[in-house]
Amino acid sequence: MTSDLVAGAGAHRGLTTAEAAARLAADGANVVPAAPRRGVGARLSAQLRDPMILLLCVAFVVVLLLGDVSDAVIIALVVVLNSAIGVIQEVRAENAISALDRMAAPRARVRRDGNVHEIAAADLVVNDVVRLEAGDVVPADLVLDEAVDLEVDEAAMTGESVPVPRTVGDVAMSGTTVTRGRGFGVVVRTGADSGLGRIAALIASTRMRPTPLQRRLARLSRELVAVTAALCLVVLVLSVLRGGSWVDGLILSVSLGVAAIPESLPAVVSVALAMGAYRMARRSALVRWLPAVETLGSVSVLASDKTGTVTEGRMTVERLWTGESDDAAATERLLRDMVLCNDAGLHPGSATGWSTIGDPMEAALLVAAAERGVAQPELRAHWTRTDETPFDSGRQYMRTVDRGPQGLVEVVKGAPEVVLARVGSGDHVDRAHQRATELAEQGFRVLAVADRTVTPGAELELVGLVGITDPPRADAADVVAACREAGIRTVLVTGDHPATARAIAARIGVARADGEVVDGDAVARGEHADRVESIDVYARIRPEQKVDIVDAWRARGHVVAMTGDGVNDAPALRRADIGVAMGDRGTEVARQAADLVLADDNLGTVVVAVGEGRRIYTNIRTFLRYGLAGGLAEVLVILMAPFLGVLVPLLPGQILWINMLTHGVPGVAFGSEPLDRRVMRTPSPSPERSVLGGGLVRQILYGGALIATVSLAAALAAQNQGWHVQTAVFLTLGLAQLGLALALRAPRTGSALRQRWLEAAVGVAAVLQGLAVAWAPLRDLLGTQPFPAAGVAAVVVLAAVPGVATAIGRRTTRSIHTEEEESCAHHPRNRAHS
Ligand SMILES: Nc1ncnc2c1ncn2[C@@H]1O[C@H](COP(=O)(O)OP(=O)(O)OP(=O)(O)O)[C@@H](O)[C@H]1O
Repeated sequence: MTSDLVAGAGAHRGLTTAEAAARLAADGANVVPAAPRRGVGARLSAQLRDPMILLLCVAFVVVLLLGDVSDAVIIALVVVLNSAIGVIQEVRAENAISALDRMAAPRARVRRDGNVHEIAAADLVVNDVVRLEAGDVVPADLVLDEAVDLEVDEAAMTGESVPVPRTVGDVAMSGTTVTRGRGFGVVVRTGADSGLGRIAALIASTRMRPTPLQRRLARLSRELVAVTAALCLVVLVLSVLRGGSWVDGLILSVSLGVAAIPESLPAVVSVALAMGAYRMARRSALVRWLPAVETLGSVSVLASDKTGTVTEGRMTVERLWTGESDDAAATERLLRDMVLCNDAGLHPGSATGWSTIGDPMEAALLVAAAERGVAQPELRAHWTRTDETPFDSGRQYMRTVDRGPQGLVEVVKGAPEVVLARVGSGDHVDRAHQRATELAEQGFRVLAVADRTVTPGAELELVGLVGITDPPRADAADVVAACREAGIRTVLVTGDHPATARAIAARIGVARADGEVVDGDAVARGEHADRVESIDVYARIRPEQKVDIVDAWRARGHVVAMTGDGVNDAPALRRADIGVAMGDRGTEVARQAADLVLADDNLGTVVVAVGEGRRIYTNIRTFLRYGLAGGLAEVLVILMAPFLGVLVPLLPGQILWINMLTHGVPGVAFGSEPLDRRVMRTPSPSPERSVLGGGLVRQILYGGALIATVSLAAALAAQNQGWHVQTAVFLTLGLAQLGLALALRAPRTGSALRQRWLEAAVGVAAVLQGLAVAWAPLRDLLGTQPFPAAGVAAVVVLAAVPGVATAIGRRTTRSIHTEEEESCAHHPRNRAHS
């Protein structure tokens, strides 16, 4: 049986499961219709509008008109391959994201068969009776049937962000949020007919907007196109000056341009982000907003709430205090008040004695009272609630008025400072203050309870204190330690008493010996802003103040992740760089305001997600290092070779072939490289910083110069030995880039085949590169010539040099972020860790 208080006493008893199923089959699911997906044709034409591909199409037409069929075939191959990779990657990315959407689907509490159950909001049907609580997003259009102090924020519908009271008979529109109170409503419209359905067009497709990193990379691509265009012009002029034809020069410079630019970059980035989000989801971290994937790696501060996040949220009443004398009547009164001023539900049944529904702390009060002989079901049979002020983190107390055998009784329970301030003064109250502090210092969460009989002139009297334990989670200390190792500072932000908060913070390793504890009043005076780095614990914080705490850290250049679960936490979750909500325990509002939802309610999952963020960021940078070094090498070879007496070191078709092999498949494989453990030692630089920062430019120049040098050395050797020079350069340039790809691999931890994408891609590309010289039809197409065995050996040795040199260089540096570590050490946000 569920108590009426929980199940609601409204006129509607709700549907039966069978009725709901029949209606669902007839009316369809309560979901907002999704925008139709783009067809393959539309996707292809979007790919073909890419400036680089357009340039290639122009080149294709030019060479075809000139009768250069073999180059035309290669250009066509490049276009087809690039577009196909682009379309496939886009579809994969979209699939990953819609899988995420399904996992993050909203839920609703509905009364069916007489009991309240939690179901997917999509399964709601007309006439269902839905229970609303502060923090819920209204899941369908409802007509209210019961409303206690209910307020709804309609900002999502009207843009007006002032909560409005709603009473019985009013409509609560789908998509609006409950900011206060509780109630029941009967569903009148679902899906496309509901309020949310009508504005669906507004919110559709917000997900696939480019992320900041994508936008920055797009800018980088444009800059590269400009630089390359200038270089192409130089090559064109040089080749004409040397007596070549305009047409040959044009084809050469266009091919060079295509080669110098990593066209697969957009595909690598979107796949890395979307697959990263998908991979995180499989490990219980749901990313609700794609840019969060790239910001996650840079998180440097984790502001965690306490109850249920670093503690188990499994509460037990262990201390009851009613004064110095242990008076049975006083205890009985305290127990009665704990049950009356309570919204949780208790029913006998489970093997352990009682099963409960509702807020864990209130449930703990019910269990404690029942164990001492005051069971809710019996008490409720004699008492009826006539008025109430629901609990609210801002007020920090709850008040009820009930009519029963002892008349009309008002009970107030809440934070001791708040309740004791309302009961006047005296010895008893002084002792209560003292006792409350002692209990808090021992790590108890303390509640004070006061009551009065509602008669004229009767004042509230202190009844007693309740000490509740909520043990730290077994892995909380490990999570804090893992964060510290990854360069992330953890601080505790809680609504609880400073002494309780400090005791828990000390147990899980958040509080340092010299760390400070500040309370909400100090934050209100702005005292935290100047010494934010020295504060470990923020206690008695009202949810609105979490925004100020986030701002203070961000003003210092930190990237802040903040956890939250309540309705009032939404602004702070939005303000933090990464808002983190708990999938199970959090309110729907918090979940929807968050960037990251932890499906397993486990704070440790944040560390997993941070690792994934860093992996993605590292992979994108590694791809840039690889792709840009290769492009640079090609440009250098074309520009420098004439000075060594080799006028045309590569034919246009050969450049395009190398480009296709090196950038295409191995390039995309870089996106799924595993995590290099070394990046878990320090946060990735803020996403605001250039992706090419931290020494990457130097590494690209070095790699490009090395590959160009060995390719030119191969040209000289071939000239000496009488081998075909273009074939020697072609083989060396291609193989050297593939060698570099292998050298830039992340260290493998296992031998799983799934981890071998990059090696497989490099292997296939190397075989194709060999075939381009060994197989006559390809030779005809590309203008290469058979190559002697000695030549092949020499080329392989030369081509191995850049890869081997890079691998040795990487092994001898402490970390792949060495340069970043050095430059970041001076950054204010990293001083905290050093
Ligand atoms: N249901 C309740 N009824 C009365 N008082 C409550 C209730 N829940 C909490 N309190 C009091 O209000 C204080 C603040 O609670 P709040 O829920 O804002 O934060 P918290 O859950 O203690 O911490 P955290 O922010 O880490 O989750 C508590 O310390 C307690 O004294």
